Amino acid sequence: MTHPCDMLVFGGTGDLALHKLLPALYHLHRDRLLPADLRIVALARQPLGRDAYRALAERRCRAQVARTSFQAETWQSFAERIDYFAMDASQSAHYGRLARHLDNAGPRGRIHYLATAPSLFEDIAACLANAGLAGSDARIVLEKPIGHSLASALAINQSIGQVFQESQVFRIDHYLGKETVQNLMALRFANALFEPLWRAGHIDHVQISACETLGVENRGSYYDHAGAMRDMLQNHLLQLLCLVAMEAPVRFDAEAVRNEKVKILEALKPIAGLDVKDRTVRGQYAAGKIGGQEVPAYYFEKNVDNDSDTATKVSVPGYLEEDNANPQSDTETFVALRTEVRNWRWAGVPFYLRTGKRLARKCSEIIIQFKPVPHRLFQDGQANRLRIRLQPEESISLQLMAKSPGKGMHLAPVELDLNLAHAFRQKRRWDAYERLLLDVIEGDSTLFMRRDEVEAAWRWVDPIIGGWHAYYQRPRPYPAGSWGPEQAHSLLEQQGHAWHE
Ligand SMILES: NC(=O)C1=CN([C@@H]2O[C@H](COP(=O)(O)OP(=O)(O)OC[C@H]3O[C@@H](n4cnc5c(N)ncnc54)[C@H](OP(=O)(O)O)[C@@H]3O)[C@@H](O)[C@H]2O)C=CC1
Ligand SMILES: O=C1O[C@H](COP(=O)(O)O)[C@@H](O)[C@H](O)[C@H]1O
Repeated sequence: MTHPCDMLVFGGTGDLALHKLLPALYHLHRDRLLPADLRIVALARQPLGRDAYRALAERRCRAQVARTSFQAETWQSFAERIDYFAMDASQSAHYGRLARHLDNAGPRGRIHYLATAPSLFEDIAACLANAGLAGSDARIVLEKPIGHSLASALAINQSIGQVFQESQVFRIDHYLGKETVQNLMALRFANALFEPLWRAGHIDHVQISACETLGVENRGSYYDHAGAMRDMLQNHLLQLLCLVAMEAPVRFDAEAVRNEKVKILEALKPIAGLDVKDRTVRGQYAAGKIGGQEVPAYYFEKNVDNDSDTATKVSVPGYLEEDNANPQSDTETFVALRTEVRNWRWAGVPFYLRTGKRLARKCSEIIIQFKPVPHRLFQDGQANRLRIRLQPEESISLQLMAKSPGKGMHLAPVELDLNLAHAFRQKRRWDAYERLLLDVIEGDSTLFMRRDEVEAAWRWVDPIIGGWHAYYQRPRPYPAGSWGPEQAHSLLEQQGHAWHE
């Protein structure tokens, strides 16, 4: 940005803004990475004054930021940047007031961060244009999911495209901001070792999992219209799949990287009609007991009695019994599926994707399962496996076979471990939003989704959702704290595989 700049956070009182964006901005401010003149203007309908909003933001940031990182003095200087403006973002009449509120002598760059439901995106873009807030020095950040189907994504992209050039649009997928996800590109494209092996001839199958212990929390009204497919798989999991499967880009820049990702999305084997019965599993969590450490503190305050044992196991309600739930809902909170990338490199290799809420453990990881040795010399032996773990800890490990000490020739698997937190322990691990917000400020869209990528992802996802409507209406119940419906295991067992848990 060439001028002093405002970051307008639409949806400023929402979960995303308070839980992720403000803590990330706080860290960037603390590390002196924000432009000195950057103002943050939170917007929502709730009638709050600036001080009340600052107090709310402080409360939420204190809860979110590590105790050692939160310093009252730093917060004070950060809070100076924060302003709040109450408005209904769907009402064009309110934008004149907003423009007057923002007006400062001289030109200012604007970053419009739409942390709202996607149904507001088109109205907001049009209103910004009418109010003169969408000039060439403006950028717009769109949160995923972009729409809820191909048609709605096309409409959103079209409307946004009428106001902003593609280079001004940042479609965010926070998984791309995670260090290990970028490390996947480093692993593949900065090490000669893997390239000859990274193909159908050597890889048996790939698993990509994003398992959460959290339930729907207070996001029921959004989630019930989205479900796991639109909330996680259409964006985060497909982005991970692209990074595993794509060819090396000719340069590490926005266009080259995104060109390669689109080719993968276009090569995904379609799942449509009755295929959904064989190649997908939908689930919905029922009541159960879940390990405690990933469940947020407020959840314990609300739900846990004084029994010390409940510090590690809590009873949680099923999706249909959550506060304000629709008791008839057939929204899936779990999805697992099998697909293939139909190209020269990957033909015939199954890619298994899985995501769900209220599962046994929080764990996001990619498993590259290599084929066994071509001729078996030893009794015991397992094929090599590369595990790229995004959460809870960031690590990359390669399982190799080694001789177990002592008599005879007995083999045992050993892990060749690259613990990233340990390897770079002098460096603080950035949250994904810190990296991505800084990229927006600096105008680098390499880690953001291009319009055609989002559309290609919906083009593949829509027929699955269509198939569910026709043939697979009710998701299968699974107890909270489990690994999802039994059928998710059969999906792999049919092919002689098993989820890595
Ligand atoms: N929460 C998360 O961790 C993540 C969320 N996302 C995406 O971010 C978006 C927002 O999610 P989240 O923060 O959870 O949602 P919330 O429901 O918590 O927040 C929505 C925000 O939008 C505001 N809002 C709603 N309608 C209007 C309106 N007409 N005018 C102005 N403000 C409005 C609400 O405030 P008010 O009602 O006062 O107007 C509130 O601040 C969603 O698209 C979600 O998919 C993406 C990744 C992670
Ligand atoms: O985008 C989303 O992601 C979170 C999970 O993110 P993670 O970084 O904790 O893996 C998920 O809980 C939420 O439903 C979804 O909207």
